[in-house]
Amino acid sequence: MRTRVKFCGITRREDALQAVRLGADAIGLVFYSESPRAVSPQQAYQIVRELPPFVTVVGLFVNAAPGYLQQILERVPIDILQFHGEEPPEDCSHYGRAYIKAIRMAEGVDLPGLAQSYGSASALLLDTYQAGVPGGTGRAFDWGRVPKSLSKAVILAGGLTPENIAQAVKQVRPYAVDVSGGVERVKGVKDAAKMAAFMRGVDSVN
Ligand SMILES: O=C(O)c1ccccc1N[C@@H]1O[C@H](COP(=O)(O)O)[C@@H](O)[C@H]1O
Repeated sequence: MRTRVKFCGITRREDALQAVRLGADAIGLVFYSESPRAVSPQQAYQIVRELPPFVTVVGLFVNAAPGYLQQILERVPIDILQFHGEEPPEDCSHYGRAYIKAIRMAEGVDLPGLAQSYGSASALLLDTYQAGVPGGTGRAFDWGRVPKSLSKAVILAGGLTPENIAQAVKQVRPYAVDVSGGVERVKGVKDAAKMAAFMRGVDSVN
């Protein structure tokens, strides 16, 4: 099966359109005010309005208040929620939407147990652990720690770049990969050449 690609941290409509032209499966919008990639609901709407079909729009949240998250859902056409904080399973499924749960790969993390606990998740997104940082670290973790089989689809994230993506896909064989910092020119602004090189890296393994 082909490895799906999500470009996350999109803050400009032209970057979303470039992702689509390159054949990305999903784009991610960050609704977390402390991120340099955060977008407002208005900005998010402008980015995704009239995107062609069959491109999944993912909304990323970190311990968001339910009222705030609900407001976003009313204003922005989001297909899947991505929870990057300490949200328990019942909070993730509260919205009646498909969701991805991000797991930070701290020492001793119990992936089979988490796959059970987050049984209602569409996938687990595995990201690098860095104390005090919920995600978007730009750092990779040891891919050898990803189990060969898990009861949930795996989305590999954390420090992926055009340079390491082929090796990552070869080694982990994830359902999908998710990249933000590795394809940026500056924080929040994607680099079209890096995005294209990233896609080529994935395709070289598929
Ligand atoms: O991108 C952010 O600023 C961010 C903030 C808070 C939580 C998650 C965030 N990003 C997500 O982290 C992973 C890995 O990002 P990177 O490729 O290492 O930069 C990815 O899912 C981002 O969308």
